[in-house]
Amino acid sequence: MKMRIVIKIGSQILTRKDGSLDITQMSDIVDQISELYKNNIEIILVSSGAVASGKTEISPSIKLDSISARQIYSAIGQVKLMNRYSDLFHQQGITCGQILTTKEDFATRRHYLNQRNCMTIMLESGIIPIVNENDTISVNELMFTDNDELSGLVASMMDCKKLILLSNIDGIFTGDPEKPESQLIREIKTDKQSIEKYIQTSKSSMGRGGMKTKYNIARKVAEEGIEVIIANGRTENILLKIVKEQEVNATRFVPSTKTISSIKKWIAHSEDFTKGIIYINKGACEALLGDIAVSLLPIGIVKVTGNFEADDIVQIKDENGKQIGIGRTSYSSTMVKELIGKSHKRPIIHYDYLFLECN
Ligand SMILES: Nc1ncnc2c1ncn2[C@@H]1O[C@H](COP(=O)(O)OP(=O)(O)O)[C@@H](O)[C@H]1O
Ligand SMILES: N[C@@H](CCC(=O)OP(=O)(O)O)C(=O)O
Repeated sequence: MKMRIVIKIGSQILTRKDGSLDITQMSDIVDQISELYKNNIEIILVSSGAVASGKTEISPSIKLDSISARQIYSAIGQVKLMNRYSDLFHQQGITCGQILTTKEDFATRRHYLNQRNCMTIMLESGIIPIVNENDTISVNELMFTDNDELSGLVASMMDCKKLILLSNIDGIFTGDPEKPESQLIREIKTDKQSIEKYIQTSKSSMGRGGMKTKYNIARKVAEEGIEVIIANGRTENILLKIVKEQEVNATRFVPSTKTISSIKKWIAHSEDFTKGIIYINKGACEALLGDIAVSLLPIGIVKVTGNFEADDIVQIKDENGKQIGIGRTSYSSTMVKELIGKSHKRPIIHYDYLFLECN
């Protein structure tokens, strides 16, 4: 089986200081990806840069609010970005194709599988999918935090081996990267270390989510068994060095060795689409978080909030409000309320559709 990886490139790497596309840099990244492709590695590219490159193209005659500006810049910039990718890959004899997506397309299982099918068929046909958020229609609460979040969802959905996040910095530092005493953290074991305290709210001039989203998504994806590497896109031959496992300045998240089914992966990333909350008692928490795989039964439920239907995604919390997991419910909220505390009933959430925080 071919190795499959997702490479995410931030706006900062693709654009110059004035916001125009940095063609030399793009060409260098495309050359590296082409070499990996010719070595039988399947690549999905998640590329930012649409808004930044659209900004340099026009100066609107009317004053635009920030949403309209993002919509119009991305509409123009995405074309420029894809034209450039298409030309550069064409010079290498490789075809690439565009996939524009929104957060909502990850909300229903049907859309999720449609996207997965599209990317699978492109890879099987030797086409490199280039993914970006559809910034023209995704606004406010419907937006991804940034393309780091999107790339994590894609890596998880496509069962990738690695996720490489290329930014303008070598990785995560033990403090403000500008300060000389801050050191690069080379390896993070997500089950043993929390390094949240080191992350500043600062981000690069064109970046959207900053290091915080990179860290959050990298952690989650590594816990699903995918290796994540945060590295500097301007380091010479960075992609080739990472894939050949050569020594580079980067932060590597050690992947968990546990395996998680495809449906559980989807549920794990569905937190923003939950329709209600099921509160459970202490005994049920202990049973769910114990060593044996168990489903959530009505007897352990103490309270239900929200209105949901069968098959909707819901949060599971303990009586103090601490989140225990996420799952796909087999019953509507009305039915669950009727079943609260009852014994000898069928599971409300079957184990196969239950993602627990410790999974
Ligand atoms: N502890 C940290 N280590 C490294 N970078 C950090 C840290 N805390 C905050 N940052 C900031 O995160 C930025 C990278 O995130 P971002 O601007 O979103 O990049 P991109 O556009 O590549 O997605 C860095 O340029 C840096 O300013
Ligand atoms: N979808 C946006 C990218 C937003 C984003 O996440 O940017 P970045 O933090 O630079 O990866 C665009 O193409 O401009």
